[in-house]
Amino acid sequence: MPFAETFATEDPVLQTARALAHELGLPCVSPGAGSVLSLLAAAGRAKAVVEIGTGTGVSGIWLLRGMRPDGVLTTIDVEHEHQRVARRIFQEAGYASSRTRIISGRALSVLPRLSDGAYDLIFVDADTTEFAACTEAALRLLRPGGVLIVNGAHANGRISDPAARDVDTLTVRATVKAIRESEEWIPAVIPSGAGLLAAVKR
Ligand SMILES: C[S@@+](CC[C@H](N)C(=O)[O-])C[C@H]1O[C@@H](n2cnc3c(N)ncnc32)[C@H](O)[C@@H]1O
Repeated sequence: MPFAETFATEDPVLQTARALAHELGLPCVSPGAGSVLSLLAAAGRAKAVVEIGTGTGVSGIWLLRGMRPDGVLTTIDVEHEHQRVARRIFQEAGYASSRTRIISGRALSVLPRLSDGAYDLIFVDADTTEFAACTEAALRLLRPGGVLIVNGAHANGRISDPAARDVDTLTVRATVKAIRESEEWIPAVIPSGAGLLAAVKR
C-alpha cells in the first residue's frame, strides 16, 4: 500500500463508517484521499462545503475535521438509507446536527437550489456521468479561491490507457480535459486513493 495511505490513520468512528460502506457495497474515499480532503478544507478555512455523494459519511467526517468549527457541510445523496447511516455516523463523531445539512435527492435537482458564490469547497463523489454538470455547477457555487475536488480521476486505473473507451473512462477524461483547458480553474491531480482532480476557482 502506498505510504500516503498508511500515513493517514482512521479512528473507530471512521472505521465504523467504512465497515458500513463495505456492508452496503459502497465505495468510499481511502484514508489518504480523506486526509487530502481535511487538508484542503483546513487550508481554505472552509466554512461552507458541499458534498455530492454522502455515502455512509466517510468523506463527510474527513471534510468536517478540516472545516472551521462553525462550518456547515451540505451533503447530497439520492439514497435515504445511505444518509440515515451517515446521520448516525456524524452524531457518533460528535457533530451537532446544525453542522450538517443532509439533502436527499439527485445532485442535478438539488444543486440549482444552492446559492451562487456561497461555498468554499465542493467535493464530487457520485455518478460519474454527471461529473461535467457537477463541475459546471461548482463554478457557479464556489467563491473565487474556492476548491473543487472530483473523486475518481484515475478512472479505476484506465485514465491513461488509450484503449479504454468505456463510458465512465471517457466521461472522466472529458472532465479532466475541460478543467485543465479552462481559464477559470487552477487544476492539479492528486494521486491519493482513486485519484482526486482538484481545482481552485480563479
Ligand atoms: C461513492 S459513494 C459516496 C461515498 C462517500 N463520498 C464517501 O467517501 O464516504 C456514491 C454515493 O452517491 C450517491 N449517488 C449516486 N448517484 C447520485 C446522484 N445522481 N445524485 C446524488 N447522489 C448520488 C449514491 O447513493 C452513493 O451513496
